[in-house]
Amino acid sequence: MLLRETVRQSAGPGTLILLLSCASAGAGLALPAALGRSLDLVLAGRQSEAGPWITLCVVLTVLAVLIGAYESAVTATATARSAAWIRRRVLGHVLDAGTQQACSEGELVARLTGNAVQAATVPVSIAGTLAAVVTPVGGLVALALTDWWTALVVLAGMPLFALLLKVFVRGSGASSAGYLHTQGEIAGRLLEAVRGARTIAAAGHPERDAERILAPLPELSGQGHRMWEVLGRSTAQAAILLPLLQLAVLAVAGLRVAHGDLSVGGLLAAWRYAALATGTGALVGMVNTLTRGRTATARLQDVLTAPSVTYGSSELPSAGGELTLRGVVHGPLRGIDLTVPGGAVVAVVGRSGSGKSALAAVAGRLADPESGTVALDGVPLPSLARAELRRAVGYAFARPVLLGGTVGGTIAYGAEDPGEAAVRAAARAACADDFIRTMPEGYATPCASAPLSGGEAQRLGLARAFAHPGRLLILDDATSSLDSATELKVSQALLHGSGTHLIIALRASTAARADLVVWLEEGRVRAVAPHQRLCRLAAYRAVFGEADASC
Ligand SMILES: Nc1ncnc2c1ncn2[C@@H]1O[C@H](COP(=O)(O)OP(=O)(O)OP(=O)(O)O)[C@@H](O)[C@H]1O
Repeated sequence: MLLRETVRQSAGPGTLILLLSCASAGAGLALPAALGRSLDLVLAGRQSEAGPWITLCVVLTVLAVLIGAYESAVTATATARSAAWIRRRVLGHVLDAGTQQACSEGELVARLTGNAVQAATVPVSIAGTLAAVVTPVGGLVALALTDWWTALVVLAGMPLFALLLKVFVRGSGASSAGYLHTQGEIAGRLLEAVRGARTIAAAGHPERDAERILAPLPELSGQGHRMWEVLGRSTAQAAILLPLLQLAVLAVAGLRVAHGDLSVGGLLAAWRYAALATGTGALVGMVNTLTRGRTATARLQDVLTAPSVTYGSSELPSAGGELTLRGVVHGPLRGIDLTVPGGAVVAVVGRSGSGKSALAAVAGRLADPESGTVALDGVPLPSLARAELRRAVGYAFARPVLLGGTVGGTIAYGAEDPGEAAVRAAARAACADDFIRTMPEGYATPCASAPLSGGEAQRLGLARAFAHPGRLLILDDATSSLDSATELKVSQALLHGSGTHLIIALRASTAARADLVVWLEEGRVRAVAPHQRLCRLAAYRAVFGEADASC
């Protein structure tokens, strides 16, 4: 459980905060007694004896201020560290889970940013809540020691206060959960809109999209108002109940003074202790923070429910590249049996939606099939060690994401750094070297200042795959944005490369250059044969459309 882990990892600072809060509460509790004693001595004309007590009052006040300041610093540091720890923990899981996440990307961003900060307050607010109980309880005990009749008055009002607190916790929990949920929904819509900015601009109605993104805003506002209502109502109720209790204590203490059972200093102390015993504002504040922190933690816990990918420790035999799929069912794939011979260039073709990308994903373990097995050189992919798997299988995609900081870093991005010479050779093979060298800083150009065309980005993605040669290279529609001449050059470089190539092909020309073609239809393998042989079939030619003349 994330809640328990968070509290455990912050146990040190939490304990320190608890001790500091208790010390501060102790100083606050000692002050009324010292004040009462000073007053009694002054009223009795024993000024010299009153001196040390007055000094004690000053020391206690200064101590409480210093401890409070130190506690604030420790609290801020502990919360920041806790937030960093939570983010690392949840982000680690998100990256381990890969493509199967528990919520949308926008929700993930909202949870890892705002929710993580709120969840990070849990350890310090637990310490704070415990400490916030110390002052009222201590005040009550001190009140009983000063005059137990006055303590009885406070005790009589406590059940009502406990009821107020219970109602507050329930209301605050429900409204903050609703608030965070709606906030996540808006974040999701916003992220989607940022990604689709070009489509929105082309559609020409940004106002309508702004309205759509902000549509949950009234709901968010409603939840926010409900949160403030709950807090306001509880504060107002406490503001009526608690001063009434203090007044009642003062009245009883006054009667006790009149009967000679309590000194004037005792009355002053009883009044101050009644204020401390009923001073539960800090407690309500802490309970509020704790409730919101727990709600945020529950949302992060949800993220952790996405199953993370586990790896074995097996290694591959020394050579090969044979890929086998047996009875693979995954999304659109409905029982794929396929053997891709080691060293072969195999094109996967099929109509849109036939399951080509799904096949590419399970072939290199970007996803685990719902059933069936995928093995490389006879070793099931899940039993391979992570490093072994990623060394053996390379990928290039239709829309590569440029990670790695610079253009050169993007090509080098992978489990192992291939070195500068290999990066440049890979860029040449992917027909990327020429346009990279025209950039202001060449290979050192930051990706953020290198606006790339779709084809240029694809060539960087291909170069990245070439720079990390393994025994299986999977190209998922990775050349679709290249012009035919560039695609031909890249294909020739591919043919000269070693290992098995699984190429999702949309063009007949790509299929024609492959040793074998796997023809998918509605999630099943319809045929496995060389392109020229399949070209005799009208249904196969129809996959590429009449205009494609490579058949
Ligand atoms: N794991 C999955 N679970 C459920 N559905 C899936 C899964 N993976 C893909 N699909 C769905 O299966 C269909 C085919 O997906 P896929 O991307 O594999 O087709 P494709 O042949 O590559 O299509 P295209 O050529 O248009 O890219 C799509 O509707 C997709 O949403």
